[in-house]
Amino acid sequence: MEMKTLAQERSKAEFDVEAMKVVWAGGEASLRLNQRMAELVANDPEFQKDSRVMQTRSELLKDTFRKAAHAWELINKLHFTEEEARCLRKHIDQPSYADLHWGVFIPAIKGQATDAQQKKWLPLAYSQAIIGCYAQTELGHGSNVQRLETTATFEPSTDGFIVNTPTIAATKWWPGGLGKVSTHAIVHARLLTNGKDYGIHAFIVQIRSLEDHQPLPGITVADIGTKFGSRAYNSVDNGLLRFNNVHIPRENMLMRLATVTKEGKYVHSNVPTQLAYGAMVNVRKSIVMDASYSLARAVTIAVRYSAVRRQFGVQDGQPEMQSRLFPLLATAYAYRFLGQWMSSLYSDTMACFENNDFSTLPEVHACTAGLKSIATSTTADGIEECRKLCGGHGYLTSSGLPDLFAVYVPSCTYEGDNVILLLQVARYLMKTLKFLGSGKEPSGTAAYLSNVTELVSKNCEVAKESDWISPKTLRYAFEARSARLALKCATQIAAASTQDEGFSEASCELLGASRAHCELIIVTRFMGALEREIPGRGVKNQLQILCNIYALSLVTTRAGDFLMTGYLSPEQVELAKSQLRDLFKKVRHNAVSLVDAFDYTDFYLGSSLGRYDGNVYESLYNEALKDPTNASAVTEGYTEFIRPILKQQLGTSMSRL
Ligand SMILES: CCCCCCCCCCCCCCCC(=O)SCCNC(=O)CCNC(=O)[C@H](O)C(C)(C)COP(=O)(O)OP(=O)(O)OC[C@H]1O[C@@H](n2cnc3c(N)ncnc32)[C@H](O)[C@@H]1OP(=O)(O)O
Repeated sequence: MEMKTLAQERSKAEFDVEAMKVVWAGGEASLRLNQRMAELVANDPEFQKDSRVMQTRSELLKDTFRKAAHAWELINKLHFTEEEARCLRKHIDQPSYADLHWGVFIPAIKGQATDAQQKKWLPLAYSQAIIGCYAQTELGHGSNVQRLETTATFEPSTDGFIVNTPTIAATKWWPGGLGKVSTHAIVHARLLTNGKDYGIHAFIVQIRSLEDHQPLPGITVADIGTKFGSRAYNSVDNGLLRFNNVHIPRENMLMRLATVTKEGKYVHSNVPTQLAYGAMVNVRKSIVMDASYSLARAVTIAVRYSAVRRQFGVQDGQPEMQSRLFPLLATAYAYRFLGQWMSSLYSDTMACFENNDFSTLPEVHACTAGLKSIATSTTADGIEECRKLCGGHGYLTSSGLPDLFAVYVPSCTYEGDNVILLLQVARYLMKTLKFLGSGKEPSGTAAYLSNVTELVSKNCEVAKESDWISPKTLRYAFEARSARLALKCATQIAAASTQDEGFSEASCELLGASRAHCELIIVTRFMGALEREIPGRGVKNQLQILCNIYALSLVTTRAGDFLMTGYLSPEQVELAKSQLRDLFKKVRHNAVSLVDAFDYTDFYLGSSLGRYDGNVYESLYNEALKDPTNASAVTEGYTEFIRPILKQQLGTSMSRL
């Protein structure tokens, strides 16, 4: 029954699913690569995931190390490119130290080491003759990088630095890959030379022996313990690290931004100091690029299950698909296009850096910080919403949703707490407004602010429902909301006694303005992606529907912003709502095919509810029976703890109370 339902839903699709798969994957080659890796992982017994359910933390870690080693063997044997290797790791679907080695350690060396240093360290890192992590965060300071306490004091007599952990709060805490695996760490420490503190700089420190993996003298290193969820990020060895006056050679300071000479003189290079934060820009970019995958995974499960469940019986032959799903489906698509754009923005910026042009750094920082914040918060909430949309069954591990949530949710706090990051966007917006008219015109994603005078004075002209589905109308509405909120904050800050005080007092409003700015970017990137030719029957049309759903669901959920800034009237919000209802009707019978286009295999999804064939109930039933507690009909502990109660043989009985 259930299986027939999904097939029926698929037959209603008004677009070419295969062509949509290509769009989602970002091209034919990416699609094939994904499919190749998905198949390779699913067919390799070494990558099976079933046993994870009952593993202890130590077993899970060992299982992860085994998989990472097996993956590395394959990567070498099959001569995989970096892209192929990254895709393979994604499909293994078990976070590991390798993500940090390849995703953070190596990019940080590339971004912050001089050419000579890169020549030394990169071959070692690429061959995994050393394994590295990024040790920035401390027990007492994560968000405030400038307040980190670890010190690196230059010692001219040994031509090196003495790295030290002065307090308990200065213990490095959280770095993934540090606890059990890394041999080297990029350590962020205060550079002290000639009695002066030059602030936070990066150093490569060897922490474990390359012979027997023992911590080197003066190093204390360990895992920080079990984290949220039963598996999730517990497969990563997040660690703690302390230094007791550890000596490192002077050349181990990453010297692209600044050097210390043999004599202990501190010399700035010609690159901006903000580039010290470059590794974070890179990781945030990757996080934005990945958000759509996790949301799409949850949405696939919820849509397929909604299509097969028949709780209240069939109504008009329609599945019980709740409208709440459609904005989430649209958001997954929106984030995919956002990710594709983010990737090209980042590549363009890197190309500029190669030519010593750092002018785009502030914008790329604001974009990566703000979009990381919005995309991860929305995705984490979206996964939880999908769980609820699956009713009680979503709470079962076999639904795949609890684990997906547990592994995703730390992204709201790692790589920059989401609130702190939005405040960085706010700084950028306030600065942009401040310099308006000074000849420094805003560009890129902030270009609309040069039109602020009109945006704050001209109200929306929507008069009927269908007026809402014009890209121009939608774009202008989001620009007006963002510009009005930002200007209000700027006015509030200008009235305060000091700028810092004003900024702090307006923090709540600033968060709203930053959110509005980021959502404008997402809406316009989605629209921008649809300006080109998109091949495939009905594909563009479906994407246009999704784009309108994404934008209009934001107009209605953020109606407060639009109404309070005076841009929209309550009637116009009502028109948006009814237009949205029409769009939901259009997407409903395409929803199953739209999630099929994400092209997730059953192996990767790992969900009884999200199975491609819709055989949900049998799968849930079989998964329950596989649980080790069901190995025998009479449970362990019966004789000691249950039988004595039933037989009235326990020392205390109700009659004696
Ligand atoms: C298949 C698998 C693939 C996997 C592939 C990916 C890996 C997937 C695994 C991920 C796993 C997670 C990995 C987690 C790893 C951690 O969690 S690492 C630790 C993360 N920690 C953080 O993010 C710390 C957050 N804090 C900060 O970034 C800074 O402290 C703050 C909040 C920006 C404040 O900085 P500040 O210097 O004290 O103050 P502020 O005046 O705001 O900034 C100074 C200037 O720098 C600028 N600035 C600040 N930040 C930046 C920046 N990043 N860039 C450029 N400029 C910046 C500001 O705009 C400002 O500029 P001006 O206005 O002066 O021109």
